Amino acid sequence: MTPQARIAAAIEILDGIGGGLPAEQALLRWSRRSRFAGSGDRAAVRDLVFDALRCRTSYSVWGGKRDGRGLMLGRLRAEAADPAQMFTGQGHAPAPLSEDELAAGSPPDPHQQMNLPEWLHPLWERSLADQAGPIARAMSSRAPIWLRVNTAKATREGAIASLAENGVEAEADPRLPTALQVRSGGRRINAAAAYLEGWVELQDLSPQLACASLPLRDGACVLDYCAGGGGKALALAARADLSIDAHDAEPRRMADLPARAARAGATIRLVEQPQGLYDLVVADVPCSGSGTWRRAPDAKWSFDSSRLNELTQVQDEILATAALHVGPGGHLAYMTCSLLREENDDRVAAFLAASADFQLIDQRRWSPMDASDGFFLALFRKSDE
Ligand SMILES: C[S@@+](CC[C@H](N)C(=O)[O-])C[C@H]1O[C@@H](n2cnc3c(N)ncnc32)[C@H](O)[C@@H]1O
Repeated sequence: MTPQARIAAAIEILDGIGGGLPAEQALLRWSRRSRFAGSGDRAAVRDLVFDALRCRTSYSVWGGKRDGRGLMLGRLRAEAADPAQMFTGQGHAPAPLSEDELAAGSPPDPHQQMNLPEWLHPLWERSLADQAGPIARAMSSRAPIWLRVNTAKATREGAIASLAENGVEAEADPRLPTALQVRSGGRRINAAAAYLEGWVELQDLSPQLACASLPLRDGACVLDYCAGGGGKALALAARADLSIDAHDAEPRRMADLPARAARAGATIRLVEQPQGLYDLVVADVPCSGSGTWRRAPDAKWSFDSSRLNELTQVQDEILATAALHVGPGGHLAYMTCSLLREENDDRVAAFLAASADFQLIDQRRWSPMDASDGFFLALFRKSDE
């Protein structure tokens, strides 16, 4: 496909999303009826669509309207490219720009460059204060890919060399001995020997830093209370010789965990109803995902305040229930991939107000300014009696 045809495809897909289709579904529908498109074309069209969703406000201001044409026009203007070269009407290119389109559009102001839904601005600013603008702008670009070296199976140098043999260039990061940032070849990771052999796992730097900071000793009993695909349980399993139980209110979400654990050489037991007490309980709760919206940008636009209220209630309930499984002197780790105070500090305060036997011993937040995705950890210790 020509660059012009890719833009025309992105316009069509963005109009589908604007009409209410989830982004992945709109991409899939286009893919199915575009057999002519090669893998490079599909990847390029996907990048255009995701980029436009991340920057929806600023591109629509540049382009003068919010539909697919406006967004693609805005993207070209934002990059100081000449839109007339793309909107040619020739072959599969989008139709030439109208007089109105040529006249409309202006540079976005700093508020618009944050690319957030309007209702969310006050919450974002309350949460991030003077970092609100820089973090929002940093999250308007594509997220980097991070890998976690499974030190139970490989060294960092061994993993880097093996990935390189399969065309994945990854670089060690000084902030954490397990963290590798992928510089090129990201689309080859799933077929790379280092991945298939369980030497590396896909995991963003911020949750890696959170998991690395948790108190663990050999022989400890750990419960991953909201295990899902098991990212946190696997990161902990690589750190010490642990007895790990994984639980999820929707057990089907743990379907991939046995295969991932086998690949990593870890033993993780799936439990429907956790029994007894643990040294560490991890509650990686459902959240807005606001710290990861650059990876799933349509979630940013479909999120609303009623969903936020639902989530904060669920978060309080999970914290209260997960706390029942913490033994005397044990720890409870509350995690979200959100940057919103409503889901982080406010939930910590609510939990502490209702739980006299727990003390907050650590609280951290990561963002693209100091790590990668937005991520939050609060670590509580239960009293000894
Ligand atoms: C953020 S995801 C977990 C991601 C996972 N820990 C990982 O690292 O891949 C949150 C999980 O919490 C689960 N969940 C929702 N409500 C729950 C509840 N009341 N009790 C336990 N798990 C719950 C969801 O099914 C979902 O899998």
